[in-house]
Amino acid sequence: MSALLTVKNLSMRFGGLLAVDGVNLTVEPGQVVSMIGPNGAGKTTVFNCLTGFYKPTGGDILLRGEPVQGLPGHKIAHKGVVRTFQNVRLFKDMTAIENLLIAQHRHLNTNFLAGLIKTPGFRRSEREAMDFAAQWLERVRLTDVANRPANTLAYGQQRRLEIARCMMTRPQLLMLDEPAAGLNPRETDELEHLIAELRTQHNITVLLIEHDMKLVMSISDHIFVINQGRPLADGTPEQVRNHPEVIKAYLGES
Ligand SMILES: Nc1ncnc2c1ncn2[C@@H]1O[C@H](COP(=O)(O)OP(=O)(O)OP(=O)(O)O)[C@@H](O)[C@H]1O
Repeated sequence: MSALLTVKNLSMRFGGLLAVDGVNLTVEPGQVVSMIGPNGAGKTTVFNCLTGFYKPTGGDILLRGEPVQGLPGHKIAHKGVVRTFQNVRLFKDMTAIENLLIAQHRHLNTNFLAGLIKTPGFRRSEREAMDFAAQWLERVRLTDVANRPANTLAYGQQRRLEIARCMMTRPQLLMLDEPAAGLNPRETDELEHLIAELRTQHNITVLLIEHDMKLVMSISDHIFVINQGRPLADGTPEQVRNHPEVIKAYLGES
């Protein structure tokens, strides 16, 4: 079975700072894989390289074996890679359902004339978009707030709406950057269930950056640890938890 994502020897330099230096990652289809490391380790920079926000200084990024390093973000997104950001980025004045409808724009029949005279094909594609959005609102347990503006939702609800919005593009790889940041313990549990459902019921592959170790340890199939831009360790949660270098990096032991 070929990996969904393979990252080899990735590096990213900002002037004199080598923020990412020789990072490797492998993500198999259907896995939940986490990238952890202390603040400033280079995790978000790796995400930015993977999604075409940055052009990496060196290394290879392969999506199902096809090189994608250096491609612009929209091309990588078209290949089925979507992400969330550390800070929530919804259309705040739009309702929850509108946020999901607008995310389907690329999949809709947006022919101007078809829209003007509302052809049967246009109506059908509108109805399908609404059904798909409603399905995902239900899956992330937001049906009851479908018509509320996004900025009036609780923070945990906004996080789940962002994940639903990612699903509108039917991604192969969902990348979540610190999805549990700012969530209370109950919201974090809901997030954990949601990620588990994405994998088991919807066959979604997830690459996660997260500082909440309880979440990371319980949900991940494999964990990559980076420290100061360099790979430090990788393995199962059990292997990583007991790795002396990881303990040292996190606890600052000598
Ligand atoms: N656009 C940029 N220009 C210059 N330096 C940058 C840029 N982006 C990130 N860096 C630097 O690269 C290093 C890695 O930052 P990055 O945000 O990737 O770390 P991180 O592991 O995601 O940290 P955190 O867990 O705190 O979010 C930091 O020293 C940061 O200041």
